[in-house]
Amino acid sequence: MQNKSKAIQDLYPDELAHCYGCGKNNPFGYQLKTYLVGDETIAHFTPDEKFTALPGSVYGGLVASLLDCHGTGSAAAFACVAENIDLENTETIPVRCVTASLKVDFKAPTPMGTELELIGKLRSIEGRKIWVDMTLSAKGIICATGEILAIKLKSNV
Ligand SMILES: CCCCCCCCCCCCCC(=O)SCCNC(=O)CCNC(=O)[C@H](O)C(C)(C)COP(=O)(O)OP(=O)(O)OC[C@H]1O[C@@H](n2cnc3c(N)ncnc32)[C@H](O)[C@@H]1OP(=O)(O)O
Repeated sequence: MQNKSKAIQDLYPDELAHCYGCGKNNPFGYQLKTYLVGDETIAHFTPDEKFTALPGSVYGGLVASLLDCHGTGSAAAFACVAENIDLENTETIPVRCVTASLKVDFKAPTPMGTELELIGKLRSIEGRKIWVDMTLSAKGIICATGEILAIKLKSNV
């Protein structure tokens, strides 16, 4: 595997790092971590039984929220690449994205207790708008796909 970046969410400034899904400063949340690997992004999460839909499968809200947070993290990573920001040699990034639109297609039941893998690919960047295509897989089977339009905040304050 190619070298991974630092986790994008660990590079958000402290005041923007409280998101329930991915904020490093939210001890109650999932603390999802998105890494840039080559020209893709990757994140992992293993759901436990509190996220049950039917016994043995994960409820769709968790799937959507993982895609949401991996999507904004991926958008920030791709924006940094486009702006020549070196993710390995910085403590914070001046890029923070929020979700304007998220589409999720549920392709197969998402199994409980199995490590889920999220992959993000840049579709396009147009000004502050960043589109990312994603998959969420378990043991190599795609359980959901996602498309996000993330908007780069005008400033981080
Ligand atoms: C959460 C917001 C607070 C921010 C601070 C906390 C940061 C940390 C938060 C951590 C969160 C973690 C992650 C989460 O969970 S984020 C939580 C869920 N997301 C939100 O709550 C975001 C709510 N929405 C907004 O705040 C604003 O609408 C944003 C910031 C998104 C844009 O408003 P802004 O005034 O900045 O820009 P603009 O209105 O000129 O739009 C810009 C361009 O985008 C286009 N466009 C917009 N929407 C759509 C759409 N649905 N489909 C297609 N296109 C859309 C628009 O036409 C325009 O295009 P163009 O005319 O330039 O071509």
